[in-house]
Amino acid sequence: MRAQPKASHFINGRYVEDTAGAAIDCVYAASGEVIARLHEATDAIVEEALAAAKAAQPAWAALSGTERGRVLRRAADMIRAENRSLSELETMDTGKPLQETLVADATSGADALEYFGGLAGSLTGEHIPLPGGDWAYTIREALGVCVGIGAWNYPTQIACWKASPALACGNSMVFKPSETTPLSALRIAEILSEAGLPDGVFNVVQGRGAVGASLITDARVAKVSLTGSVPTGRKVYAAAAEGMRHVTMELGGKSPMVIFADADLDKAVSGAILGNFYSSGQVCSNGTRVYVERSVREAFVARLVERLKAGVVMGDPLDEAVTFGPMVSEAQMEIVLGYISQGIAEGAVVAHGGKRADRDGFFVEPTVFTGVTDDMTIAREEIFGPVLSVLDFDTEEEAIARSNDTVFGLAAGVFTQDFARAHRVVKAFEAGTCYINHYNAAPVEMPFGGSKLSGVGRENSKGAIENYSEMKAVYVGMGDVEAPF
Ligand SMILES: NC(=O)c1ccc[n+]([C@@H]2O[C@H](COP(=O)([O-])OP(=O)(O)OC[C@H]3O[C@@H](n4cnc5c(N)ncnc54)[C@H](O)[C@@H]3O)[C@@H](O)[C@H]2O)c1
Ligand SMILES: O=CCc1c[nH]cn1
Repeated sequence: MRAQPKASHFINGRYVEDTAGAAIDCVYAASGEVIARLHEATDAIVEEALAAAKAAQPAWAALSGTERGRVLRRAADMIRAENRSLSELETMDTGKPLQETLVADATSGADALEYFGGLAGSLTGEHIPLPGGDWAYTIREALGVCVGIGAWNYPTQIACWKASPALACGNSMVFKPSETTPLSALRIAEILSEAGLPDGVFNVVQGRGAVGASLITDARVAKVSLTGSVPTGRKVYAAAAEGMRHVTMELGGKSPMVIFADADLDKAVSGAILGNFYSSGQVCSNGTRVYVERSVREAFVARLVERLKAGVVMGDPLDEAVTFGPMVSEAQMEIVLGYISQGIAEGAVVAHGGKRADRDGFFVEPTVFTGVTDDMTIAREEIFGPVLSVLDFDTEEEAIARSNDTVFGLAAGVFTQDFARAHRVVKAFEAGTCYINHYNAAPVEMPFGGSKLSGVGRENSKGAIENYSEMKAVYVGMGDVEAPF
């Protein structure tokens, strides 16, 4: 199988190569086969991308919002028309089942382009009346050159979630995908270009952390948006702060899901599956600490295990009958297996799965632990794999306090038929993205992001516009100018 792109980088409206950059092998996670070889951006490539973005941005910002939005909406239509081939590419890039990528990746990217394309024409400042006939107005201005840096779990979605609000506001972008999944962002750049995006407005460069670091500190860069882990977020935020750059940080989590005894148990099991095993558990907002009210814990675990036994079909993720794919890489598989061993060593009980699957590729069985306590490593650290921990609780106050006892604050969910309780519980959650009787949906209309160590700023929704533009305020004096002397 081959998925070799035309070249490693996309700059100024065309593919660009520089083989002097270190090799990046793209590995199909279901087989271990190398399907493409790309090269890290050299200093010359980074310079070319930043220069292109800097040169292209003023003319792009000078278009009307309606004109910018038209390009984004055309790109959204093209992505939808090409959904199957983009989904196959995403599956090859990540190992996620085609059944999943067909509905959740390119389509989510298209949603973002369509939504922010639609908003672009409505972005304005405001008129502010002041005493004595004076007045003020505000001008919403683009920030300039933005840098986007992506994680490997949703490469297409991440590229589009960052590009769409940035470009709608009149910014340009240099995007660096994760070195583990370098392929899909290139095709998104090409589609944007074919949709009429002026050359240089959206550029893609490949590379590992050092390339990302070199982008952030460049004087031409006004904003950095990272999707990644908390340790990387700390470094990127600190580097951006040196130049007082704007940031959006979409980082990791260890989110709770609270299931009360009165919940519809089948819905709660579905929520737990969506919140732990979709994308083989490689979703930032996963609700991996599943607090179940003691009286229904056994019934919940029994139904969950039954659903996993009946529904998990492992195999080649390009086969649409497959529902469960491999970890993105051998390294990630080893990290997840390490956490499973640690869970067992610390006394948790494997109710389902618990080991590497007996097949080629980087597959880990969907794993359910019971008997988990809050102090265990598997209940405290982000695993980023298909490992669900069941914890018992007795009271609402206890469930809330234990849910919040974490440094993370990305997401949280509650399952109950008592809506007064549901709203009370989400009000008390220390998390940026909350769910009632659902889990992990991420529609573009809803803000997405974390509090505490899980991040800064929000993606999606009208709110993202605030993260990609700034207000210039203008005071207009209409009468005498009174001065003290
Ligand atoms: N909150 C969200 O929306 C969200 C979404 C997806 C993934 N994530 C998080 O991402 C993590 C998994 O992804 P990952 O392993 O790719 O994360 P990572 O932090 O290892 O890497 C993320 C990106 O940062 C780059 N990078 C690494 N060091 C850098 C540096 N010093 N300067 C600039 N860039 C640097 C990497 O090359 C990569 O492109 C998990 O923690 C997950 O929760 C968060
Ligand atoms: O990985 C995090 C982003 C996300 C959550 N649900 C869908 N995408």
